[in-house]
Amino acid sequence: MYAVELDGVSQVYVNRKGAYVALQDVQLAIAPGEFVSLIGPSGCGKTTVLSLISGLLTPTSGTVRVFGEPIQKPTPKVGYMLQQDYLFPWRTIFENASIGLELLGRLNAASRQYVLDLLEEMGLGGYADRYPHQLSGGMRQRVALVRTLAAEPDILLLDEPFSALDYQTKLQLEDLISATLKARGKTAVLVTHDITEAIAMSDRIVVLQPNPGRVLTEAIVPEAIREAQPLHAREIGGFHELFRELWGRFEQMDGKGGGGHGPAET
Ligand SMILES: Nc1ncnc2c1ncn2[C@@H]1O[C@H](COP(=O)(O)OP(=O)(O)OP(=O)(O)O)[C@@H](O)[C@H]1O
Repeated sequence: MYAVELDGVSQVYVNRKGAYVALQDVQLAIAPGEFVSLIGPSGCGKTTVLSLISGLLTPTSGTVRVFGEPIQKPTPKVGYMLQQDYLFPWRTIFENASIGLELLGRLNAASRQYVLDLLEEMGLGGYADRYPHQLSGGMRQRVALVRTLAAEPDILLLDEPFSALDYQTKLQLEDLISATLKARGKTAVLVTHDITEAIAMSDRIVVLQPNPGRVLTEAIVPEAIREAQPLHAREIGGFHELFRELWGRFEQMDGKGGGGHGPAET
């Protein structure tokens, strides 16, 4: 059984200016424990795919399944991590990290301890009683990761979670997230504009093309790269070849007029 399955999925957005086909007949299957990155030019539908998997959006046609079940609304089985950390400034780090459990009515002695353990694991052990403004951007994003992991989702959706961070912090967080998800056998879907990040973190890369959003091609990341920590993966043979291959796909799309946003945005 697949962790995530998009079966003939199309998504049409309708607004005052008419209808825009953001995704057309997308077929995608992700195995449990697999780390898949979605890349492609701006507007090709990457975030729409995540919204569909999360249950925030219902497809215009086709089916989205999570562990075999059609998904109709958000479920704790699927966690979502965004570019912004969205921490509440008036809540402590512990209170921010545990808010999901609180809302689900699952905050008890055991889950509190789990959140404290996760904070410790993310190097935030001494910060539980601090407030978000006392933390750096990278630390805040680690709190967001704890908040997402606290509800013990099986699938993590990561929508450009590193793009607001400085380069060094981004590399460190890539390593931390990769190790954390691998150790727990989580399934992950990462949306990124950074091809090197996609190669360093993923088992498989799916390239989407715009107008309308479709799967253009897929690439399996060589085993040696997959087994390395993202930081070191960049030095392994095959990395640059795969980068060039994927970059070539982007150039091809540019040549065909891809890379633009659809009419819905204007
Ligand atoms: N709610 C909406 N209403 C109308 N059009 C939308 C809506 N959401 C997205 N779109 C359009 O659908 C297309 C796909 O959007 P989406 O955000 O999924 O793309 P993306 O690949 O994630 O883009 P980016 O890389 O710029 O974040 C775009 O043309 C966008 O303008």
